[in-house]
Amino acid sequence: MFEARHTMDAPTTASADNGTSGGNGTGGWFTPRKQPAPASGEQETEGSRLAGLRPVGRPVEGEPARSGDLDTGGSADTQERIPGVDVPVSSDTPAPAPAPQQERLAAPLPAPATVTGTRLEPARSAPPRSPAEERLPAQRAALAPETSPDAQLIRRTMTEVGPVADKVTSYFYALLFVQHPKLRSLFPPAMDTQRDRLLKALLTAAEHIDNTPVLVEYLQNLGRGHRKYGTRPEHYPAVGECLIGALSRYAGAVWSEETEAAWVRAYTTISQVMIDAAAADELRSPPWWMAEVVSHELKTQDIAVVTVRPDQPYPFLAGQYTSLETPWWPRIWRHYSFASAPRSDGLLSFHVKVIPAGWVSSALVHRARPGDVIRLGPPAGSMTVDHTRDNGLLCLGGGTGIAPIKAMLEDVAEHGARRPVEVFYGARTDHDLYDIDTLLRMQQRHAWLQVRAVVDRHGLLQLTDAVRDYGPWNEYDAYLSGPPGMIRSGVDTLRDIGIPSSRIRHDSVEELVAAGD
Ligand SMILES: NC(=O)C1=CN([C@@H]2O[C@H](COP(=O)(O)OP(=O)(O)OC[C@H]3O[C@@H](n4cnc5c(N)ncnc54)[C@H](O)[C@@H]3O)[C@@H](O)[C@H]2O)C=CC1
Repeated sequence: MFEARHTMDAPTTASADNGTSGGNGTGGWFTPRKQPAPASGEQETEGSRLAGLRPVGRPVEGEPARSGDLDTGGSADTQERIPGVDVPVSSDTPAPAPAPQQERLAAPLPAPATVTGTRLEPARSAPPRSPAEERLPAQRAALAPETSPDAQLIRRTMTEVGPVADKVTSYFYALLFVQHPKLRSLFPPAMDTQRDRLLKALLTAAEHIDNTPVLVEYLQNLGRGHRKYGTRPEHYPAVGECLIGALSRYAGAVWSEETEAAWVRAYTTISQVMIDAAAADELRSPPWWMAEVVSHELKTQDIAVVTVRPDQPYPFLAGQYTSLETPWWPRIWRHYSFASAPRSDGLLSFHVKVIPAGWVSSALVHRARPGDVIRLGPPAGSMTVDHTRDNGLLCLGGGTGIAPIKAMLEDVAEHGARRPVEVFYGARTDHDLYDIDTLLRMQQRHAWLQVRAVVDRHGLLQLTDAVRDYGPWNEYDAYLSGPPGMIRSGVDTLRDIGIPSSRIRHDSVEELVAAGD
């Protein structure tokens, strides 16, 4: 083990960097690579410089970890419950039940590889990974020849820590909250199901450090989305030092000065993109919106359509989603898609299905009433209609995943397009086709729209088979929305029948997987 050589400068979007802040002339912690570009006349965004810090928590060279050192022993419960990024609680709040299956967790960090909605998750066709492996981004044994030296070092680290991913995660958060207790309040109270989301996102980003366009889009989204948690530029050094502290401890066999420098550069880039995006967003959007429930309609025993009125204009595109926090579970954020295209009255609708142990979904379906006020994060997602094209749209909606498809249909209708749109709406039973009447009414009004309901029989999932029975689809753009398993098998089917990946869009599978599959 060796001492960290890289000091950390505060992130900044305002002050010019003179190239000295990294200590080695090549850029250290948070050395901005580029100047932010505030519009002329705009106020500079706040950014402060922190004193140099070094990664914390690692044993001194030659010394084993002392008993007083942080050692989570693989169980977060040996520490104070480590807060996550989105789910919440104060220490005196009873720990909530296990995270709901399939409730769309507000994962601030979908994988870059899927963030555009047009890419497939890289490890999808690989054999199933162990739960421990699943927690960190996929590792690749063979490095592509074009991989940069930094990316190679980063991936070597990832390979090393993969088998002890849980320990890295616990240790990272233990470091963060012990060394920086003020940050605890930014995280959810119960971290047992989501504690690795921040770390996982950072590692995923680092692993894709060579894939600049995808990474930048992903990180910008991430930076904007973190405004609602109260994240400030000055918080980033703490996270960076704990990241290095945790990695250096558990990747000791491959850790070197070069490795550390590579992580420093990667994290500097990652954090700066996030900070810049948040600063730019600050100039045009609030960190969150308050929204009053104006109607609540139970469609089935466990599905409700909830309509809200935001306190200020909420710009979004049909097909996108938002994060949502209820008054009953403060700091627990979940994702829901907008179920309608933008409306002239500014109202927003969501389709919410209760899922087992789903705190937010249960509250929204069984407790929410007109007059209640919820909080919304910014819109996200690229599953939107490209109106510059006129080819057909093939839409697969599974269960409440039909919500954004309905919004897109309204969007197409509003644009007066004459492009063919074919919808396959999958459900477990007839009863679960809760929105079929709405879709059939739309079909009656629009000759370009064809809606097919696909109900599973004998427990067999038949949505993708049904798609194969029709077609040809090779001239269509495809959109998928539903449970992660449906996205995966749907993407496989669509590629199989000739639709290139670049024309297949869906929300991040990583994000959906975080909610349980
Ligand atoms: N509420 C919302 O705004 C949105 C929800 N979602 C997601 O949609 C899901 C909806 O859940 P439920 O309604 O309970 O759906 P579900 O689990 O009952 O599945 C609905 C249908 O999707 C298809 N399907 C499911 N798994 C499949 C697989 N492995 N292969 C092929 N087809 C499959 C089948 O046709 C099935 O009947 C949740 O995971 C939710 O996160 C996605 C986008 C928006």
